[in-house]
Amino acid sequence: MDKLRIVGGQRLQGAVAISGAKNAALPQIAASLLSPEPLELTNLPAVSDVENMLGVIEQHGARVSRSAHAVSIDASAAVSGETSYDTVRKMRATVLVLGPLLARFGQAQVSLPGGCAIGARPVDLHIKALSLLGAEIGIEGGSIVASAPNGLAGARIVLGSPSVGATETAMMAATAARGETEIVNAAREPEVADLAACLSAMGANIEGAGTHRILVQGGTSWRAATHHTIPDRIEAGTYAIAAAITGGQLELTHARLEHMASMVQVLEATGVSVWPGDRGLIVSRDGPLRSVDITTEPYPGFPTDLQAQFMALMCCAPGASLLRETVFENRFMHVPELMRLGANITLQGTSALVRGGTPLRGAQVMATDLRASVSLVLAALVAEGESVVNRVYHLDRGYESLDRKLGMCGANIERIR
Ligand SMILES: CC(=O)N[C@H]1[C@@H](OP(=O)(O)OP(=O)(O)OC[C@H]2O[C@@H](n3ccc(=O)[nH]c3=O)[C@H](O)[C@@H]2O)O[C@H](CO)[C@@H](O)[C@@H]1O
Ligand SMILES: C=C(OP(=O)(O)O)C(=O)O
Repeated sequence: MDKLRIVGGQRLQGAVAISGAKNAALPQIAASLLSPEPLELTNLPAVSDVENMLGVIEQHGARVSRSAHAVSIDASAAVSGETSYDTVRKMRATVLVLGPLLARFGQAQVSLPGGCAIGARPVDLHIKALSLLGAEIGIEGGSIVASAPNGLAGARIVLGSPSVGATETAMMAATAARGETEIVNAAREPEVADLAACLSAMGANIEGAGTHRILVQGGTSWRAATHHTIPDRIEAGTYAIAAAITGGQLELTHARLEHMASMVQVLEATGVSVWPGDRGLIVSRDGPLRSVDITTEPYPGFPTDLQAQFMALMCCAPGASLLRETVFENRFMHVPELMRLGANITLQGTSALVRGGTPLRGAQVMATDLRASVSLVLAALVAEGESVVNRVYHLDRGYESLDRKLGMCGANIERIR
């Protein structure tokens, strides 16, 4: 299993090319199963989650031609079949094939994803959305089994909470249903809007994606399409924090300010400067860090996918900061590992109180999920001496060439194979 060895203390300086967004790419790959016409996706990140998702659609009979950061998908000969436990277990986002398979083939069977290191993560809202569209749907032998022999029919779907995945499931299925679907209390994340842009390029008729209310006219006539995936706002936020934590300056090429408003506002409150450049965003800190409280929220609020990284930053800010996690019930697995590096953090239910400003010291650490792992890398960048971050496969799920990108900006980081 690969590890990262990091010697802290280097101020980062240079440019980092922000890759395409993992969380936009995954539903777009799933969406390719809706259409018999070819779909070309460009600006895909080279991360293992994307490779796994391509493997899933290949298992369903899609033909995939890969080139650097792009794929051509031909799902004309795709079949429904069963998406196995082994596949879903590795990556929860696999559940996103349920809607497209059901909508196109009138039946689908996908193993229940179950919980993971950050929470229980039920899929009841995905199931509810599909049953409102007319599917017969239930759980049999650990799998979601869905059928709609006469096709799906447009409906009004009110989501109890604005789930990103359930909004994407509902939107994809609705493109192939008869008539109009209204999704109320929809997630507003840029990745939802980018999925709508991809589906629209494929021939779908969707309005309102990126707002609370999405309207989908079904009965799509599919056509060949090309779609360029948006840049990864979470990767960009992570490198912004890398600049901030090391007191450096990074140019985040391709990063889009309009997707990052809440995190930029919070970073500015900590004493970090962020401004648009010709090629993206520039992030810099040369004064002291200030402690700031945050609460994670659905977009446009502060993203849960940056909470762990922000916690690493607050470990270095003198004073106390309170981090409230409201999206996932168990997303603090990085806390004991940050404490191994010398951080002073007290967990209080769904909040973490960080008392920052005391120096971190290098240690062996291990993480249980993607963002927890990268928070340890960030802390190690400023810890005195050497740290070793174990279980790098978590990082490889969602960060393209993290060690290379950080190394090019001056970090002392090495992958041990
Ligand atoms: C591949 C992908 O895009 N992953 C992102 C997506 O995950 P994902 O789509 O799984 O996140 P959701 O927005 O669905 O989940 C938000 C909350 O709703 C709950 N919930 C969700 C669905 C459901 O049927 N029932 C239910 O109770 C979840 O357990 C969680 O507590 O959005 C999350 C919230 O921004 C991010 O952290 C993930 O990185
Ligand atoms: C939680 C994440 O991903 P997933 O929903 O695929 O587990 C993430 O990207 O931080």
